Parts: sequence; structure tokens; C-alpha cells
Amino acid sequence: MHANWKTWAHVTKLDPDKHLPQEAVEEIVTSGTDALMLSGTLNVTRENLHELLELVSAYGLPLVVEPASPDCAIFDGAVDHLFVPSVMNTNDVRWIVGKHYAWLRHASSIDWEMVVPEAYIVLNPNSAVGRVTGADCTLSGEDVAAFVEVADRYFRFPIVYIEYSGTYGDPGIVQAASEAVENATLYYGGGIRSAEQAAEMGRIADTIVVGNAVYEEGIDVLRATVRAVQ
Ligand SMILES: CC(C)=CCC/C(C)=C/CC/C(C)=C/CC/C(C)=C/COP(=O)(O)OP(=O)(O)O
Ligand SMILES: O=P(O)(O)OC[C@@H](O)CO
Ligand SMILES: [Mg+2]
Repeated sequence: MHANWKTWAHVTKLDPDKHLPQEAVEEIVTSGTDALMLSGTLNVTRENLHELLELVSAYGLPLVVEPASPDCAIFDGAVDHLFVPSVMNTNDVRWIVGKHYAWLRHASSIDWEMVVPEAYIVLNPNSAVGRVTGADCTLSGEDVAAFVEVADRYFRFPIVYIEYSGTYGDPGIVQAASEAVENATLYYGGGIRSAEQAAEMGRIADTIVVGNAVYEEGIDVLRATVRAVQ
């Protein structure tokens, strides 16, 4: 059920902590992007998540909630999938299984059909996600390839996510991840602000994610990143 997320080439990540006028939402949902992911590391609450969900849910585009904490793991009406991260390259167990334990320890009911686990490899130490999770971002291509194998071959995560949130990544590192991945869908996100960057990472990863550019560059840039991968 609902497995067509595997075919997405372009995902737009919207941050519940940031403001979007309704006109902007209409431009985003008609940009050609394959799905919207509602996510952020800092200042995401059930309240601002529900507000954003309400703003985007009328357009028929697939909606993913990607919670950074158990209180944001919601399965409400319009949500199609819950993509739940675990960070591979941290020594802080909270971000690998700890939050997950706390979530399931207190959850009332989980719709497991909607849950898709994601193995994050976080590579920008200055991003909120890098700082919060204490990820070791000094990895070589060989290191990243080994983490990809741990995630894909050993743990069998359906998604491996190379995360450079806020900065454009090293294509060589993403290439190393792509060569190591066998079954998982490979996501790339971070700093995509042009068609050229979208095309470059889109050639290597299965799915690219565009986040900040939506707020900082505007709709023409988003459209150009979509065209570059479709
Ligand atoms: C168990 C549950 C339900 C939740 C825990 C999930 C975990 C382990 C989260 C760890 C952090 C993480 C990988 C969050 C995913 C979302 C993400 C990377 C958002 C982008 O964050 P930034 O862009 O750095 O942050 P801001 O946009 O808030 O500045
Ligand atoms: O906001 P940007 O830098 O586009 O990154 C996208 C996404 O990977 C963040 O989780
Ligand atoms: Mg962000």
C-alpha cells in the first residue's frame, strides 16, 4: 500500500516553523514537485505542523510528515506517510533508537502501513540537524559508503538520506553513497538552489529534496529544480 513514494524524483520540504502565504502554497503544489514533506529540526510543534497541514492538504499532492520528535508523529487524515529518521553517524543513541523507544513506549496506536524508516547520514555540522544530533560530519567517501551498507544491507532501511541541510554537498560523497546502495531509495537534500545543482544531484540520487530555496529564492527556482530532474 502507498509504495509509490519510491518513484518520486523531486520532493519539496516545507518547514512548519516558517510562514507561507496561500498564493505561495498554490504555486508550490502546481510546480510539478512529486510530494511535500513537512519537516524541520527546530521549533516544530503539533500546532504549527497542523496549521501547515491544513494549508497544503486540499491539493491532492502526496503529503509526508517527517517528525524530529515523537510529539510530531501524527497520522491525521491528510497525511499519506510518516517518514521517521534515524541518524547513522552519531554516537548519541537518542537519535538512533532512543526517541523511537520513547515514541512507542507511549504511543496509543501506530498505523505501521504509513511508517517509512529513513537512515540519515548528516554531513553539514553547521545545520540545526547536525548540531542537535551531534553527527560526525568529517566522513570520507569510504566512511559514507560503509554507513550506507550498514543502513541498506544490514538494517534494510528503505530510504538512505544524504543530508547537507543548508549547504550544497559534495557530489563525490553522494556518488560514493550511490555506488554502495543496493536496495534502498537514495535521497539527497541540501542547498539546491538551481537547475544545475538539481540536475547534478538528481543524476546521482534517486530523489532530491529542495527546502530553503522555496522560502529564499521563490517559485521560479523551485520550478527549475523540478524540470531539471523530470
Ligand atoms: C522517533 C521519532 C518519531 C522521531 C525522532 C526522529 C529523529 C531521530 C530525528 C533526528 C533529527 C532529524 C534527522 C530530523 C529530520 C528532519 C530534518 C533533518 C530536518 C531539517 O532540519 P534543519 O534544516 O537542519 O533544521 P531547521 O530547518 O529546523 O533549521
Ligand atoms: O533546506 P535545504 O538546504 O534545501 O535542504 C533540504 C533538506 O535536505 C533539509 O532537510
Ligand atoms: Mg531546514
